[in-house]
Amino acid sequence: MAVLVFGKASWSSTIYSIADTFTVNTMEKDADGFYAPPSADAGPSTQPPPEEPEAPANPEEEKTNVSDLIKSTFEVTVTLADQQADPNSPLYSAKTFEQLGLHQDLLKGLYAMGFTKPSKIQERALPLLLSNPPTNMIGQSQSGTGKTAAFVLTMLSRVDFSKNKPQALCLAPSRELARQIMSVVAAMGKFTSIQTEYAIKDNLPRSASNVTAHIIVGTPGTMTDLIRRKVIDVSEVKVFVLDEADNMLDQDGLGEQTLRVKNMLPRSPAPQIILFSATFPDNVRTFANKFAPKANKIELQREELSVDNIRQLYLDCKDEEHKYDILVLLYHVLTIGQSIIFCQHRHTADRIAQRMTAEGHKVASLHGAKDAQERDSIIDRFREGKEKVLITTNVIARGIDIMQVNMVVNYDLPLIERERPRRCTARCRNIHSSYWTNGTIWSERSFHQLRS
Ligand SMILES: Nc1ncnc2c1ncn2[C@@H]1O[C@H](COP(=O)(O)OP(=O)(O)OP(=O)(O)O)[C@@H](O)[C@H]1O
Repeated sequence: MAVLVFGKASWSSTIYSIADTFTVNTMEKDADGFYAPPSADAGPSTQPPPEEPEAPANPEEEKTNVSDLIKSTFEVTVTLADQQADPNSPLYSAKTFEQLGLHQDLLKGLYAMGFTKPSKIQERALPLLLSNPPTNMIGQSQSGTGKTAAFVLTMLSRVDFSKNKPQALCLAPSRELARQIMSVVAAMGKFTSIQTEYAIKDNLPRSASNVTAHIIVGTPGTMTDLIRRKVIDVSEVKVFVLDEADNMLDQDGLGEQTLRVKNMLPRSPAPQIILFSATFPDNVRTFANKFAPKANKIELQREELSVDNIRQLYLDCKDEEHKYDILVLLYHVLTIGQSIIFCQHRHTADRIAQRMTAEGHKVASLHGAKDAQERDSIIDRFREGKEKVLITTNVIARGIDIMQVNMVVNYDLPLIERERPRRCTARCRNIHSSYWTNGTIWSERSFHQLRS
């Protein structure tokens, strides 16, 4: 078994000294900007855990000094579905929010959020997203580059505030991400009369009959249910957004439910479909092209992880018990602000939480078997810093953005390789202190996965 730790140089010596106690293997950077083990032989595989894993979730990064926005040096590639390919057209790119012709109230919201100019992806995406007639969009750029802000601004811009009917729907893979997106809608729309509603489990009473909110953010199962029961009238829906779109369209995951929602939306005029994700694997890309036909395609080239700040290490573990001991040892020897420990299975998350709590650590576990209110309260308490350690499964592996997290431990490696770096980087991008740690703990089976 192996334990992998990522850490900022300032404390990496600490990790190395922990490592001296066990067996530490430093790693070299691989083609994707991650550290990979130096030697080819990693030993025999261990058996995968026996129970079903939680839903899969997903990588990347670098950060600016002021905002959490990831600084991009690469160019944006745009494949245009129409005549907007002309660089002389005002639709080509927008260097300022004013150039986009946004309503004053939205500009006020943006400024209040501290946004002074569009990010790289926003520069090219927003003119296309806001142009008329509306055109579908398939956008890909790494985590933290401003995709959420781009689609939220589009939803807000397209709402007719004189109509109290749903006009924009947004789907996300988890209630936690839906709530996070809604917080952006609320902040950006603060100076407008926007009304919003969630389509997440247990949010609306069963007796609710007619949602009049303009923007509805939710998860696909609940959204389907509410539309079917006509609680949500979709006749005026003009924008349909999928965040973490690869996850939302994956046929082995949420794809079927997402398609159900789309099939209930008006055919004519069809809503503008906006798909954003940090990754689009080939199998999903084909479906995405069908799902959002004739879309403008926009891609911010993938950059390497900000390896200057991240040291990745792993520690060999003899067995599960040893792995747990090392985990606990990390908390004894490191000063950690907040951290997230990712496990593949709910029972592992609960078991570690129980053990760590019994040993005096302040931890909480969050996974899909908890009820809705409990999940909300756990993530809220963690965001507020009331809990220091969140032990979780893939339910929050995507898109969740928590400022104070400075260590991510992958206790088990995600089954889907592309998910691993997302876990490590998306969550840690907001660290403003000089102390930045990511940690991963996994088995030798995972070690082989990491190297491949
Ligand atoms: N134009 C901007 N100026 C300053 N900050 C921005 C701008 N756009 C977005 N941000 C901030 O940058 C951070 C990342 O933005 P956002 O969450 O939209 O990225 P993302 O690409 O959607 O990430 P993920 O893929 O993880 O969801 C957020 O804290 C957001 O408030």
